[in-house]
Amino acid sequence: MRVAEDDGLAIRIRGLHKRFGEKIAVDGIDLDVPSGSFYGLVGPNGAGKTTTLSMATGLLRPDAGEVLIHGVDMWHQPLVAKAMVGVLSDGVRLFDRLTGQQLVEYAGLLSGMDRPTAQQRTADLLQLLDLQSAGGTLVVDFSAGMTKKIALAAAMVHAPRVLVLDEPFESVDPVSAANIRDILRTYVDGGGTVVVSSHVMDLVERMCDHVAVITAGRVVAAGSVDDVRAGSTLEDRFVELVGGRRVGEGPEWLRHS
Ligand SMILES: Nc1ncnc2c1ncn2[C@@H]1O[C@H](COP(=O)(O)OP(=O)(O)OP(=O)(O)O)[C@@H](O)[C@H]1O
Repeated sequence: MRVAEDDGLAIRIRGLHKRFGEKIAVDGIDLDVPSGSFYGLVGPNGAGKTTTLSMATGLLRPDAGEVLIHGVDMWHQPLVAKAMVGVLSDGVRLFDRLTGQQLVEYAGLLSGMDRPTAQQRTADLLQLLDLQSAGGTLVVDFSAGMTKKIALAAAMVHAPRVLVLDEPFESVDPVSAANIRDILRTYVDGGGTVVVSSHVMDLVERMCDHVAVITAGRVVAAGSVDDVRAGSTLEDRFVELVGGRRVGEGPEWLRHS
């Protein structure tokens, strides 16, 4: 068991490793997420973002390394640590034969709250995310963007201290995305911590105060957004750090003129 002194960190990751067969997905990641920060995790496809976040939130067991949530070890006291975290994960299936309303209420009940509280919070979240009219629809019949929103509601219903959101804006329309940004900003202003992974640099630059750039399972830059972008745009800095831009015309058969 490990309960550290409050070091001002919502998430403290040290020496995280994960291998899938021959593939090293996460290769010794250290990360400090300050309490009350809006933290962006960026990296190219296959960089190890989802694997890192899955290990940080107790969904995937690391081969090595340590994750502390507000000082509580995720892998030694998972119930205590998980109670502090709300997770929107990429690719984990929801109980999609429930209606949207049932799904969120069920998430509330699972976290230990009484039914009237779960019902009230579900109604509040459905309204906040503009999902009231879809509350009675089975989640399996939701669009991709609606599914993201209902999963976000399920992640927030127990009012966690830390929200970890893997690609929360993927498939979400611009108005809903702006609403979600507002909700997350209010949550951070109220003392919560948000970690989001995203491929949209512009969004991360505008929304987040801290950012880490991950490539090939390692952190290549981390800190305040201003420090990481170092006077340039986050997108330019990202390309510089990660590389991989192809300059050329592509194969001849793709050219029509
Ligand atoms: N369950 C698994 N089995 C085998 N390989 C895996 C598994 N999960 C992830 N990987 C591999 O680990 C690497 C990191 O994957 P991960 O999904 O963490 O990247 P990512 O940064 O989230 O990528 P993306 O931006 O494309 O979602 C990739 O090479 C991926 O193919």
